[in-house]
Amino acid sequence: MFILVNLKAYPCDPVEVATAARDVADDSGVRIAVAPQAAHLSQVADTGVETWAQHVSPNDYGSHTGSTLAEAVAEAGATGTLLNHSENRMKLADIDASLDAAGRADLETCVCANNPEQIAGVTALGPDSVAVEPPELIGGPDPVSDADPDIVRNAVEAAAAVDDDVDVYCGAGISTGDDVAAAGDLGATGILLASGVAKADDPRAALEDLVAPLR
Ligand SMILES: O=C[C@H](O)COP(=O)(O)O
Repeated sequence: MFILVNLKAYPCDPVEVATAARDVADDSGVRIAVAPQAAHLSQVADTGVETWAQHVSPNDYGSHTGSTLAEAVAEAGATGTLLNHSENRMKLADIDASLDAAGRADLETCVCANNPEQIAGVTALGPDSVAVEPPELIGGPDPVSDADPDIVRNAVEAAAAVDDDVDVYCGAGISTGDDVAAAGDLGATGILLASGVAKADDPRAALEDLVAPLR
C-alpha cells in the first residue's frame, strides 16, 4: 500500500511531518509520500521523503501569472502530483492538459474523483493512479472504508474496466492502521489522507499506527 499524506493548507510543520514520514517509511518499508503547499516543496524534499505537489497547472512556460508549473515543482523536488482534488476541482480538459504537463516533467500522477463514474472518466485520461474520495466524508471521523465501502469496491471495478494498469487509491476519514487494512481489503492499493496526520498531536505516532498492519 502507498500512503500519500496531503498537508492541504493545515497549519502543521511540513518539515516535522516530512521527517517523521521519511523515518517511518524507512523503518517499515512502506511507501509514504508527503504533499505540502507548493511553497514548502523544497523544504520537504530536502528531508529525503518522497514529495508530491498538491496540484500542477495545465499550462506550459509563458504568460500565466499564478500558475504552478509542473516543471517548477519537479525542480523543487516533487516526483508526483495530485490533480482535481475535491477542494481544487478542474475542468476535464484542464485535467488532461495537466497530465500532459506532468508527463513532460516526469511527475507521477494521481487524479482524484468523487465517485466511481468520475473514476472511470479520469482513468480514461491515462494517469498513473486515481483516488476516490466522497466529499462528505473528507476531514470527518468516519473512514470511507467503513462508511461507504461500496464506493471503494465500485471505483476499483470502474477503473479496471477502463484500464487495469491504473492504481486505485481511496481517501476520506482514514486515520488508523485498521482503516488502511480495510481499504486494502476493498481493493485499494493506496490511501490518500490528510487530517489524520496533519492535525494529529503526534504526526509520527499517527504514521506509525497507519503502517502497523503493513509491516
Ligand atoms: O487529500 C486528502 C483527502 O481529502 C482526505 O482528507 P482527510 O484524510 O482529512 O479526510
